[in-house]
Parts: sequence; structure tokens; C-alpha cells
Amino acid sequence: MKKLLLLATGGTIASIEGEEGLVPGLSAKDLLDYFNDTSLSVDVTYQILMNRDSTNMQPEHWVEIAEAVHQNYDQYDGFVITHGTDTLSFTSAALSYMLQGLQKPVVVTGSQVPISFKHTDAKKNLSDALLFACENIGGVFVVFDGRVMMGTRAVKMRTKSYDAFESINLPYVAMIKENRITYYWQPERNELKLTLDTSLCPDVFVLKLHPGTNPEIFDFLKKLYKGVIIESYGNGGVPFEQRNLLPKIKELIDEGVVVLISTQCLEEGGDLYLYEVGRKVAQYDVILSGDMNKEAIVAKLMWALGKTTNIIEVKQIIETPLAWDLSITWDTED
Ligand SMILES: NC(=O)C[C@H](N)C(=O)O
Repeated sequence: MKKLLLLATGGTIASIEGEEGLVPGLSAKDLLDYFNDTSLSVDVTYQILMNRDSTNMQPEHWVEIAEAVHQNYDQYDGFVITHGTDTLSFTSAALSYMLQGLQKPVVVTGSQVPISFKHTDAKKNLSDALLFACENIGGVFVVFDGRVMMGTRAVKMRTKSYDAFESINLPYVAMIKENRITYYWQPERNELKLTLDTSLCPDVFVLKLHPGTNPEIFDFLKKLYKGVIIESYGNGGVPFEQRNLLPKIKELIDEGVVVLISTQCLEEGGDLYLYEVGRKVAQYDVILSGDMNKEAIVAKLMWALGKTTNIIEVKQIIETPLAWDLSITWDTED
């Protein structure tokens, strides 16, 4: 019988009605008691790591979760982490970077409706997650509404529907229906040994551009952050007429802040060399995000800056695919 470790962190799945709205209140044991599915023959041990709405998750909590998996790695065949959905993808991406060389599944799940409610997606998600955690596969996965996605590719798309998550720019790994797993593809196996690398620098900011963005915002960012992710438009580029952002971006880079250009478009990634608006900013030492999603970029940049602030080294880390986070090969000017 497979031995699994369930690590509970809170979220709606573990929430109960509080005086001021839903609040995480169930323990890992409560979750399993509600679940009570006898069709799965697994030996589940549980541990409550924290009990918070995932809106309150901070990078330090990602580290706690990664450490818990690492500490227990040899004792279990697979891991299930129950988590709030709001920042679940940030956590799943961060775990994908901090836990390199996983030869066992680490499955992150949650729900849109508490497990204690009559109609809930929690029981299916938990059951699917436990089932998938028994598989002979390595990596961090998100299992939600019957979909299995790589931890670096899941994005929360819907606030209320059960199909809250999509796998962006990478097909689902598998689908689960009535306790049957149908694979579409599988990450290749490797011979790596598990390493825990929790170096994280949280001084990262995401600036979402909109027409009218005031260039002076960069003066504040320069003081507070070591890395700035500019979520630009379409294929990428920044405005250089009227409220010209280019001089401020150059200043930021000259002062040693790492600047990464990404796009507000979720699908297909950017190509900074297509338009003049892109090429102008591409002349500077900016990092390209390809088709990585925002959640993965934030976690990866924090992880990279935890090791080095050297722009060349950070660029090398970010622009190298890791844990299936990036699939685009770089377009260059010629
Ligand atoms: N569905 C959920 O889990 C939402 C909740 N606010 C959380 O992220 O913890």
C-alpha cells in the first residue's frame, strides 16, 4: 500500500463559516474525516503546517512547505498539499524551483467550496490528488477538477467555477475521471537526487502597465525592489512617447535592479523583437520571460535573486527552462 503524507495549509477546502466570512478552520484530520472515501487504499498520514487563507501566504510559507516535503521525502511515496486557490499557483511554482530532482509526486490541490458544505468540489479534488500522489512520477503537480497540470503552468482563471485552473502554454499532464487517470504526456524521468534550495529574495515587484502609467513610479520601485517584472502588452514593449518609460527603466538597470519584461497576454508568450516598442527596451539588459506565466516568473525571479544579483547570472537562470515552466526558444534581432 502506498504511503502518502497530506500537508494541510488552509484555504477554502478547510474553511468554515466564521463571524466575518469563510475562514480556514479544519485540521488535516478533519479534512480526511470529511473525505472518508474507502475506495482508495492508501495509507495517509497528515500534518497541519498552517491554516491560512492563501491570500495571506508569503514566500516564507513556501519555504516551510518545501522543507516539510524535503524532511519527509524518504518516508513517503507521495505528497498532497491542500492549499487555498487564490495563490496556489505561486506556491506550486515556487515548490517546483525549490525542490529539484523530485522522483515522487508532490500534488497541490484545494477547492472552490469548503469540504464541509453539502455541494463541494473538495472531495473530488482531494480524492484525485491522493490518487495521483500514488503514481510513479516525479515533480510538482496541480490537481484540480480532474485536471493534472505541471506546478509551473497552472493559473487560476475563475473565481467561482469548479474548473478554476488552466494549464497555460502546456497541455494537461493527465485527466482524472472516476478514479481513472488518463495521461496525455509525462515529464521525462531523470536520475537526479532531491535537492532543497530555498534561497528566496522577496524583493520583487510586478508592474502592470496601462495607458497613462506615470514614469515616476520607477523612482519608488528603485528604492524598494531588487527585481521588477514589467507586465507589458501583447508581444512586449513599453511606451516611449509622452509618458516615456525608457529612461526610467535604463536608470533602474544602471542602478543594479533586475528588469524582466513579460506580457499581460496569458497565452503564446512575447517576442520583444517584433515591434519598435519592443526593440527599444530590448537594447537594455532586460530579461525575457518567454511563455512563462506570472506566477512562475515571480517565484523564479525571487529564487534567482536569492542566489545572485548579477544580471547575467539572473538572466541565465530565468531564461533556462526549469520544471517545464518555459517552452519558447528565443527570437533574436536577426
Ligand atoms: N478557493 C479558495 O481557496 C480561496 C481562498 N480565499 C484561498 O485562497 O485561501
